Amino acid sequence: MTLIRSVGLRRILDSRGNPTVEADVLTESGGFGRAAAPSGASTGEYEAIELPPGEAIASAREHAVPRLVGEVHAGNQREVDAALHAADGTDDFSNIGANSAVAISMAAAKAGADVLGAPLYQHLGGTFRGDNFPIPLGNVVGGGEHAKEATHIQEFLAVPHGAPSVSEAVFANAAVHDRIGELLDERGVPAGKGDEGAWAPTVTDAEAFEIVAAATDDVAEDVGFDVAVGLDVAASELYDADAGVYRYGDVERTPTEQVDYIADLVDEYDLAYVEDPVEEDDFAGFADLTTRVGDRTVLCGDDLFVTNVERLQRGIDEEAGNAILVKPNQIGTLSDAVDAVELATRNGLEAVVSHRSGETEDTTIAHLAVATGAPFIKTGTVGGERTAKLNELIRIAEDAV
Ligand SMILES: C=C(OP(=O)(O)O)C(=O)O
Ligand SMILES: [Mg+2]
Repeated sequence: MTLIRSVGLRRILDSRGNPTVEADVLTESGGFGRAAAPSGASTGEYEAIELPPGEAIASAREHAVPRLVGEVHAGNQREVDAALHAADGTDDFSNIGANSAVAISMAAAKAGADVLGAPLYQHLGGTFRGDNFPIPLGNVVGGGEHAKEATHIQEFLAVPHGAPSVSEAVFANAAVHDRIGELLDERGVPAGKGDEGAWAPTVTDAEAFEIVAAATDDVAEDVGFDVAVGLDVAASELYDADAGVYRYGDVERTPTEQVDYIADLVDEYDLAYVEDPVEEDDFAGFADLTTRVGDRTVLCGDDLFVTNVERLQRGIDEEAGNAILVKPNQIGTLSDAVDAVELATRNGLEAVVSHRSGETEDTTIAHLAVATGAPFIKTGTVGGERTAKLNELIRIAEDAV
């Protein structure tokens, strides 16, 4: 019996040391699930609303918990998520907070799986996954909103798309991270780490390309499979809307120059993946880039789509991008996140299930990526809150969860 008996909410720490919402869901038959909301730094304008955790918890206790306890079944995710929407009553979770909503939604899914004695990915629909696994995109050098004095481009990613197994892919990304540490050391460049554990050196974007390309080549030679380079430009953070230009420090690029710049980078560095190459309102620029390089790279909308099926449908209609980043907390529930993956897949776009820069030890996204057959997962390379997901993927691939 998966009828919800209780929902507990508390504030816990995230990886930046900020408070976030954790939810415990208990069912009538003793099924238990616990999950925590992540938190972004380079958040999109159109994301569901994250409230201060104390406020989100108080509001969810008042409005959502009475609609869940004794009323809905943790094993019926659509029912749980419909109750969260009804309790909130807005279209962006600004009443109970997307942080409370997503923590409860994910905790309920885990409680539903617990009652069945099944791993979460199976409960979420992954029993027919076959031998496919998501390729982990590993953030190895970063800056932007995640590390202020480092690169302008937010994330340089290792893309081990030739890896024969998820485990070899995960270790290849860690090896790239390690090799970059050596290369920075050889150049005498001191480097701390950004919010996601990527190196955050004070180098130019051009130097970062050189270093990341050298490291991925070295590792590819060692491991014997292809390891390419990808980017999350997070272009909305570089865009000065008043002036209508992208600012890379002192260098300005007009929207047209930005598209040319990214198209050139795709060819120069054989980029396998580019996220948010233009700012979040520029569907036309995204479409232009898709026409120019969409046949040879993954062009993924994060701030553009915010895991929202209406924005994704516009992208599909305008042929803007060929992939969507899927962050459950951007939209507030697992059902909404799965809807986004399904709409994308039906229309030939690829799904990239993703962490946030502020994370916890929660591993739900590893299960979601496997359950939905997503071809990619973006969840960092090193650091406990990142390796929690990567190690869970290794266990899932081995049927060891
Ligand atoms: C993971 C990202 O960063 P944040 O969580 O800060 O939005 C991203 O932009 O893809
Ligand atoms: Mg992004």
